[in-house]
Amino acid sequence: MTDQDRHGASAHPHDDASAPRAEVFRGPTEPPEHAVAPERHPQAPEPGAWLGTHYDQCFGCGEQRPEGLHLRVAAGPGVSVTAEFKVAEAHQGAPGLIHGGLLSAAFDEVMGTVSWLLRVPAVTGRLETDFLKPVPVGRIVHLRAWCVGQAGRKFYHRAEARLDGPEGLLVAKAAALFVGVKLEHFVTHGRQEDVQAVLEDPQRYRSLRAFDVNP
Ligand SMILES: CCCCCCCC/C=C\CCCCCCCC(=O)SCCNC(=O)CCNC(=O)[C@H](O)C(C)(C)COP(=O)(O)OP(=O)(O)OC[C@H]1O[C@@H](n2cnc3c(N)ncnc32)[C@H](O)[C@@H]1OP(=O)(O)O
Repeated sequence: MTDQDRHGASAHPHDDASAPRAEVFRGPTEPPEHAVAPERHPQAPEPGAWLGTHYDQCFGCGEQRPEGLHLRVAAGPGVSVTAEFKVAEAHQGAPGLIHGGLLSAAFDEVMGTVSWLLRVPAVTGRLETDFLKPVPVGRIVHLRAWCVGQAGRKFYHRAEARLDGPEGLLVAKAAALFVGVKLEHFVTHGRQEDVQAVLEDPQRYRSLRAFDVNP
């Protein structure tokens, strides 16, 4: 498929397809040439350690969200994590199949958790998902996410989802750009009653300990 097929003939009116390109197009989730290998933080949890939920109200991993994904994430080798969740009734799109947006949410959560090994608070800037196979309700989705490069505040992540276990059928793949932020990002932008609740009881937000913050 050419760029023209992908975007339509009028998407790039000044683009002359026959002209030689000065440089190869690199999409936003592709690490640039100057990206460096990500560094696992020396105090990152050991491979195999459960990372636990980072916030009890989180849709991805929170224990207090009955309809949530309840992802259980473990540190992996290098800058990688693994996770699993069971596709529940509440996760349906088509009858008996997972909603695609929720699979993207699972990728968002698991790639977001990679930040805990880097010890840099980061938020999703861009998230891309390739849906390869339908995912039925009741099955276990096994996820793996890892960082492929860093360029300043930008972190380039990849992830894959397989059915029932790490060697199972590959059902989806994802790529993302995460952007490192200061903790003020959350304090400033979050609904104030929720931010206050966390500041008054930091046990509810475990990353406060991970990121060595004393609010
Ligand atoms: C309460 C007490 C304290 C609590 C403590 C909490 C610690 C928690 C730690 C971790 C929590 C993790 C939670 C996990 C949940 C899963 C992850 C999510 O779902 S996160 C939610 C979804 N994402 C957002 O809501 C982001 C919304 N967007 C933004 O806030 C901004 O756009 C942000 C921060 C992403 C960037 O804004 P800028 O002003 O800081 O920086 P600019 O200059 O715009 O971007 C920096 C670089 O990134 C590129 N960039 C940004 N967005 C891009 C995009 N969409 N595509 C391509 N490039 C992009 C830019 O081009 C720029 O690149 P160049 O430095 O110039 O090379």
